[in-house]
Order: sequence, then C-alpha cells, then structure tokens
Amino acid sequence: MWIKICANTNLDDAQMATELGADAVGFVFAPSRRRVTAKEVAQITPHLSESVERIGVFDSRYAEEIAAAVREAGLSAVQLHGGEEPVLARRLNEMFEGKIGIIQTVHWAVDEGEESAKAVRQRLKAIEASHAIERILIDSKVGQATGGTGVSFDWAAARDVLSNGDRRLKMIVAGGLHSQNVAEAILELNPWGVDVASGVEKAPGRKDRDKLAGFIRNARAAKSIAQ
Ligand SMILES: O=C(O)c1ccccc1NCC(=O)[C@H](O)[C@H](O)COP(=O)(O)O
Repeated sequence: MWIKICANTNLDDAQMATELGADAVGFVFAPSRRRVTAKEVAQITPHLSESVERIGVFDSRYAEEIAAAVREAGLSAVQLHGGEEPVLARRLNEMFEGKIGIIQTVHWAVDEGEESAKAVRQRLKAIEASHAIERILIDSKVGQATGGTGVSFDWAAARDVLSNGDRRLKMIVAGGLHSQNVAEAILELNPWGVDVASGVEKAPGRKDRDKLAGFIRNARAAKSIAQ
C-alpha cells in the first residue's frame, strides 16, 4: 500500500510523515490555504530521505511553469490536478526524459451523482488510451473546490466505475480520508494507494502526529486484508 501525505507546509511535518512510514509527501502549488512556493519547498526537500517521493500538486497547464517549480523545489513527481490533457503529461515526460513521476488527478464531483460516474468513466478511458500516465488519483470535487475538501465521494457507487478501469493504471484514492475511514475505503475499492491532506491535520497546514500514525497504521492493516 502506497501512502501519500499531502499538503505539507513545513519541514517538521514532512519529516514526521516520512518517519511514520509515508511513501510520499505532497506540496500544493495550486490555490489553497495550504499553498506553498517552490522557494519554500526547496528548503524542505534536501532534508528528506532519498527514498520518499516528493510530489508537487499543480493546477497549471503550462509544462514550462511546472518544470521550473520541479527543478527549484527538488521534486521527484508531479500531480496534475487541473485537467486531463495527456499532452501536458507527454511534454513533461519529454522534458524530464521519463525521469519524473506523473500522477493524473481525476475528480469525482460529489454533488453530481450519476453524471459524475459517467464523466469519470470517460476520463479513465481517455487516460488509458493516451498511454502517457501510469498513476491516477481519484479525488472529491465539492462545488468549485478541487482538493483538500475533507469530503469523501461515494465509494460504493464508484466501485463499479473504478474496478472497470484499466488494470494498468495504478489507482490512488483521496478525498475525505482519515484514520477512522481509510480501512473502509481500501476494503471497498482495493486501490494501489491512498492520499490524505486535511484528515491528518490539527489545523490547516499543520499535521497531527497521532492522526498521521493512525492513518498509516490502519491503511497498512486494511491492505493486508484486502489483498
Ligand atoms: O490539499 C489542498 O489544500 C488542495 C487544494 C487544492 C488542490 C489540491 C489540494 N490537495 C491535493 C491533494 O492531493 C489532497 O491530498 C487531496 O485533495 C485530499 O484532500 P483531503 O480531502 O483534505 O484529504
């Protein structure tokens, strides 16, 4: 089970997440109350273990802008959170000669019921056909809010849509997860990975050690049952 702790804003939190066993730490470059700059992240990444993925979350559609932030901040992967144009992923792959991890976010609009299921199904097909992406992250969209919402989507309704997707794509589940519901999400959807931001915080942009430890412990325990 791959675990990403997202929306880190400071070194202590990012180090705490890695010490507790996270596989990846995320930094939000998209508009958010947890937004960070490349300059700030550049002060954090050199102090993290080489083995942990450092992922920037971007809503920009400009490859050059993303690439500049990747280089300055010392990121190892990007999460494309603003749209699903395979051309952006392809361009980044070219620019970094395939040496950068790319995760494509696909939003599940929690207010849109069946429409959401249809939209996600279509997006997964398009991503699969593009052959440019190997990991997708399914996140809740609530109104205009596209991340850090603390709201989970309907896993039971999503199960069919997500299990019919391309097995080649590694699926990461996000949106409203916390230590008390992550096991249920894993047992329902059997994802490759999970991601959390607000569910392990004591305040926006500040992580809570107990919540983090509980999240990682419960996610790993659930995955061992789901397999
Ligand atoms: O976390 C944010 O504040 C955020 C804001 C805007 C765009 C993306 C954002 N986070 C990206 C992530 O990958 C989060 O982990 C994901 O949205 C889950 O958030 P949460 O529901 O709070 O666990």
